[in-house]
Amino acid sequence: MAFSTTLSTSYILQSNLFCAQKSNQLSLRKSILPPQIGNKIVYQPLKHNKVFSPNRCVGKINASLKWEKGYKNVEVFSKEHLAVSLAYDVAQLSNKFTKERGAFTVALSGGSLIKYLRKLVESPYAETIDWSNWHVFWVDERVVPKDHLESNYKLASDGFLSKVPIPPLNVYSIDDALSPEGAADVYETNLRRLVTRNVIATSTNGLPKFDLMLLGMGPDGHVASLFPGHPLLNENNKWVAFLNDSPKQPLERITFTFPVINSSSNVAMVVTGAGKSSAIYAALEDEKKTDLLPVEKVSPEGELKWYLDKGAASKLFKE
Ligand SMILES: O=C(O)[C@H](O)[C@@H](O)[C@H](O)[C@H](O)COP(=O)(O)O
Repeated sequence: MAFSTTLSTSYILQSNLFCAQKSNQLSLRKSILPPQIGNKIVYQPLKHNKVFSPNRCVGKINASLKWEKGYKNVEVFSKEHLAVSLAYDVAQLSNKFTKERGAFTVALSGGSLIKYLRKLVESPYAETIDWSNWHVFWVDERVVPKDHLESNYKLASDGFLSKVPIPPLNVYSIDDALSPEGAADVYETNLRRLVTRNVIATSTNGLPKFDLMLLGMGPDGHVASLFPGHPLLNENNKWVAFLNDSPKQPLERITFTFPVINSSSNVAMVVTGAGKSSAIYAALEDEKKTDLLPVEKVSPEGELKWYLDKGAASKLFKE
């Protein structure tokens, strides 16, 4: 298990009083038995007791939602603690993969995610992470010039990449001179070259296996540029697809497809804001459905961890 805070056989609730002290976690854990009916595991909202009120959330709740495949690894934070915890976990993964493979491949999304990486550019991570081994990609990108306000590259560059010494050649932005189709083709060709050279690891079915994929989610449940009801949700051949008809501006984009997203070693879903609470509830409940939101199709070979704030998690709480 690569993420550091996976829990075992019970819900574990951690009071906000103790949120910042990782070393104290063990002694402060409190178990709540998971809901079980016979062998069938049913969804039940996260519980909390009077010690912790989500409305006063300034720390975090560690919780694992039990479902048929095991436990969902979910943490609920104040926004500040989300950034602290995300930086800690990313740094752990960076060390692990740098040691194991001599490279750390990270795929970024746009949106508020970049802001939640802010602690990584501060001490102690700024000076202790081996940035020379980082290889940075985009899960999705808007097909606009790299200096355009809508560019995910610009967002990441301004808020993160310009502040750490990742070699420029290890930052794989799209060719913004090309059409969406051309940009997607060239991006996929580059991924294939990097898989061949083992810069990017390979999954058992020959797909690129990113060490860490950092995903955000829109209120409609979209991830990457994979939107509800869009045909690209079912794209199983391409690694990188293009679209000219994004329901959200800008219309022209490229995006990793689900086979690539789901080949990852680690996926961090970073979701904040009450506007996302319904999609989060749908994603974390354990009901059988046929019409899945894009976020519900995120099911990596490796580890999936949810970083939520109290707004995004609000429909999971049960007073
Ligand atoms: O390309 C886009 O339209 C955005 O990048 C989008 O996919 C974003 O990542 C999510 O909507 C989450 O964004 P927030 O975290 O800012 O809500």
